[in-house]
Amino acid sequence: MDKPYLIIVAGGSASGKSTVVQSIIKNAGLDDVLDINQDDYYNDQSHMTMEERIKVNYDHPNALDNQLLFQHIKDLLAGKSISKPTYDYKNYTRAKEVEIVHSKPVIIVEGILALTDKKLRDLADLKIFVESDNDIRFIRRLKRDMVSRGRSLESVIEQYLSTVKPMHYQFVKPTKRYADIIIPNDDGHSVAVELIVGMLKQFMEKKNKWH
Ligand SMILES: Nc1ncnc2c1ncn2[C@@H]1O[C@H](COP(=O)(O)OP(=O)(O)O)[C@@H](O)[C@H]1O
Ligand SMILES: Nc1ccn([C@@H]2O[C@H](COP(=O)(O)O)[C@@H](O)[C@H]2O)c(=O)n1
Repeated sequence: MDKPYLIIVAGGSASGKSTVVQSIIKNAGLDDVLDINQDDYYNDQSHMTMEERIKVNYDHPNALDNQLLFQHIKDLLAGKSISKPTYDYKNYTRAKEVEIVHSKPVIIVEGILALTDKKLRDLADLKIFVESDNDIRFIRRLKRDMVSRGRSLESVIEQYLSTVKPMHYQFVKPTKRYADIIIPNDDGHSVAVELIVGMLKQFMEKKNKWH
């Protein structure tokens, strides 16, 4: 197998990373895309009490097992399969299940801090930063966290002000400078997605010609 094409997608919480990635996959019409969410690589905290877990700063790079993510991406790029951890937001720790994931010709890694680690960044063929206005991100996050991540209104507000917002300025936003493409996503993102899909199709066509 040729080396897979690696895309890294970073951007603030609820900027629309997953939405943009799903849009790329759907519009490219490719089955051969693997989507890895950096959130699955949050540290295992099963040894901690719930009270301790809630206090953790999840927007700091140390909250993630970046070593494991890097190793897994290297393995996938070498055509190997991995045992990927999965994450349980409601319990603030890794879930018990691991997922056996096989390499694919296109691999996408998405996460707020996906462009932080230089070693991982250097493996990428294309680096994308999704950007949305802070107020819009906060509203999207509030709705999402209450509906899908089992959070209360008060906890989302408290976490946003104490860690999410300051860490965004300290660690997330500065990685925008590493991006090849910045996608504004306050409203739509269709033109940017079309461009990226065009690049992916070219890559897949070249790959098919070689075989
Ligand atoms: N362009 C958009 N317009 C309206 N809602 C959006 C848009 N992009 C994302 N959203 C919504 O915002 C929320 C967070 O988006 P998501 O893609 O999960 O963000 P991220 O992966 O960056 O955390 C989701 O409910 C999603 O449907
Ligand atoms: N136990 C956890 C783990 C992470 N978070 C938050 O998730 C955000 C990253 O995910 P996005 O889909 O929003 O990119 C990050 O900002 C963490 O604060 C959490 O709340 N609880």
